[in-house]
Amino acid sequence: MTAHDSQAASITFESVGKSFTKPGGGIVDAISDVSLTVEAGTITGIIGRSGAGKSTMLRMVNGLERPTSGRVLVGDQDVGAARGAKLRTIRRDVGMIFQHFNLLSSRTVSENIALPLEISGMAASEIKTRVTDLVERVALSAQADRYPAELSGGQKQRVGIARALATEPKILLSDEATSALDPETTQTVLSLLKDINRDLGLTILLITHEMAVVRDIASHVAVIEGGRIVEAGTTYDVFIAPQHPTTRSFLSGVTGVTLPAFIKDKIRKQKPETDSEEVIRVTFAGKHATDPMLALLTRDLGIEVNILAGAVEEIGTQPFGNLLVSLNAAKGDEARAYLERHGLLTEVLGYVG
Ligand SMILES: Nc1ncnc2c1ncn2[C@@H]1O[C@H](COP(=O)(O)OP(=O)(O)OP(=O)(O)O)[C@@H](O)[C@H]1O
Repeated sequence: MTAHDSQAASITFESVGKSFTKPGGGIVDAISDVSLTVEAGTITGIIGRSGAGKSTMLRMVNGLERPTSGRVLVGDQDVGAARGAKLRTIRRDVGMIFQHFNLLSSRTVSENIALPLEISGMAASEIKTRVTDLVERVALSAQADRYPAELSGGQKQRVGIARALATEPKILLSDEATSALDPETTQTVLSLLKDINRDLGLTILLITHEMAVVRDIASHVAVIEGGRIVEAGTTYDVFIAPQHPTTRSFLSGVTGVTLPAFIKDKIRKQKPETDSEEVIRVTFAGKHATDPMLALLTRDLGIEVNILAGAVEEIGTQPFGNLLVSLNAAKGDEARAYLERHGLLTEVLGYVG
């Protein structure tokens, strides 16, 4: 086993349920029958709307909540069954960062980062060396003696990350860590998390309500709704062929392609009797992303294609293109079969008369 491997741990949810008793009585099922494996060393995103159960899932990984049914494992350790010293050991292996940073305002950057090490009883000289390294890793050496109030949001989150890494955890949990940050700062924090995942090899499990965060950082994603996982897979597969309506609705904002207004106003689901144009979403993935397929469609089948909107982006390291086109509806079946034969995905969005 390499040093890289030894840093990571998997997380396994085995048929997990979690219910709470409401203050006035009655039961709320926050999580129902969730099974999910987060592979060691991956960055995995859990995406869902407010109240879907994301925080509850995360809090069961570090033992802040215990499952009502099923098991949550960190590596091969059952978190829900652990007590006392065993639970403390698991918690040292699981760091966490928060939307609102949760820094102590009376402590400097260095002192905030040192806190978990002081609690663990580490010798002062060792703490000093470790904190100096951590401050450097998150590029805050110049701010080491400043207080949280003197820092920007992005800097505060970098302190939060350094503090979470202090005990050299195998897993880093991120609870909406970029939700309070502007887009540019979000990118800086996400790329720091990516570097940490690559350099230290630790597993990152993040919860978010933004698909852009998943696209930019996660290799795997699970979509949660009403306490249940409705879709899970590699980010790439979920982006190119989302199966669940909730996933599609999260994706509609980030795939960058929406119908122009002049079509949106006219498009109908039903195919009209008279001559009409079929509006199709064509998804180009992997090695086909840069093939001139539409030109070939015209050359081979004589079908002309109007491009309405399009974008090519990158998910992980793979190109991913999304194009909205229209073509003669009478030729729709033939055109889509041709494109699918050549490895593209198609979806009929509607018709314009
Ligand atoms: N301690 C608790 N007592 C009672 N109900 C709770 C408790 N914690 C969570 N819930 C309920 O469980 C459900 C899931 O909550 P959870 O916080 O996990 O969702 P979430 O997806 O993280 O939402 P948000 O993004 O708004 O934080 C909600 O209906 C919530 O009200």
